[in-house]
Amino acid sequence: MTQEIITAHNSSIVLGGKKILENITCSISAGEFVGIIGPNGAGKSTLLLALRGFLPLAAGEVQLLGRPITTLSDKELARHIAYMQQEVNVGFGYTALEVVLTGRYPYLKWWQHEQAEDKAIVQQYMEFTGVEALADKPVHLMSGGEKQRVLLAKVLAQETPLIFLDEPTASLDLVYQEEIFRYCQLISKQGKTVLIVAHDLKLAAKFCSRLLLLADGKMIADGSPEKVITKENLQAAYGLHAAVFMNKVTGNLDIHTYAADDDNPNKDTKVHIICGGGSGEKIIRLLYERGYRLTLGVIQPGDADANAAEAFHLPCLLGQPFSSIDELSAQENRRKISAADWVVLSDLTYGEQNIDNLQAAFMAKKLIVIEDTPIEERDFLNGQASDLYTELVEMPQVTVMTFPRFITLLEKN
Ligand SMILES: Nc1ncnc2c1ncn2[C@@H]1O[C@H](COP(=O)(O)OP(=O)(O)OP(=O)(O)O)[C@@H](O)[C@H]1O
Repeated sequence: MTQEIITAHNSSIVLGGKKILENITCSISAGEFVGIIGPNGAGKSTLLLALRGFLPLAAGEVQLLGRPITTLSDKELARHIAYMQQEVNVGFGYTALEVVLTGRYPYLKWWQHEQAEDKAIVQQYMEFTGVEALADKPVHLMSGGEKQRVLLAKVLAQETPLIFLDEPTASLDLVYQEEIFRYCQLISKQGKTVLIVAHDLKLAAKFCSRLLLLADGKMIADGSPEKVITKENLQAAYGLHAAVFMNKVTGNLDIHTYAADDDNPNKDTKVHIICGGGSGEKIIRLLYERGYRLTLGVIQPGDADANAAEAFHLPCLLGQPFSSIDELSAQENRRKISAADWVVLSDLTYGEQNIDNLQAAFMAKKLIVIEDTPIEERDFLNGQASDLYTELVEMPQVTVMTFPRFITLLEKN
């Protein structure tokens, strides 16, 4: 059974007469790597401070290993929780080594100096964070990133079962940012509990085992990264328009953000996109971001356009791999085309497998044909596709345009 190590029950914090955290309840077990995410001013740092016992609660209780945190002495707390604040002012003239050595103080008696073992531990963490060469340099002369790595070494040298990090990667370059998340993941797998305040959602989703999403002092979501980082939660917390999807290349959660009209004037306009072979990706993205109600088809499974449809969670008619469009999909495609307010036919290449898409396009009430490449270069049916296409584009309901022209048209509307 996992051991509950730290819990907050209906906890509220009031600062300067204002409620900063409201009814926060969470229970964190040993070995979890928890990312605290949310927009600026959401209350992330305040939550970390509250869980460390640094702030008085207006309501509720925080417990460490079943004991009210207010009943533990400072030294006891320091042996359980190492805490790296967001902004730290290190005294003038202190060297990196001196600062990191203070991480060992919770283990020393008042008459003791650091032992050889303490120095070895300090050395180990200074090497890990890449500051061993800066050991004798005063911290006030360091860059923001160097200082942050010294402070991180200090926190790690405390060797506590819980580690709280408030934006430890804020001034760090890409390599150290990822290194720190990777390291925290490793030590959490070895049983330590790590809480990290983070702004980089992709890094947090990649490495944390659990995320707490705060907004306006309230807990919006708590759970696995897949459960917490959703289109709806990002909208609720950040007021952000985003598509959240599993990136098939990296295997990680990915977030595509875009600007959009909150009122979404296009939400009732149904558009069906006939595409395939990657010819539809940019059309799908463009129309998705503008809030149209999209359907797609018929596309081969595994096709780039099918992946785009999956990423944006769009209904997509899939045919059979390496086969002509089957009867059922063909009928369903026609139904979707007839139901759509307008249809877009992408700059498709035609062969036996998808020629039915071109035939189905005749059913559209209003059809926009995207043509960036002449049909003759996209016809792998010895002229059959070209003949059909020429007949189609002469129909009164059809408008032919290049993709750049299509963008201009959408921007005007
Ligand atoms: N001592 C204080 N007195 C009054 N208000 C405070 C105090 N400390 C923080 N606040 C307010 O509490 C809110 C939450 O602050 P907090 O630092 O916890 O947010 P955060 O989510 O960590 O933000 P950021 O991402 O910008 O670091 C903010 O509106 C902040 O101004």
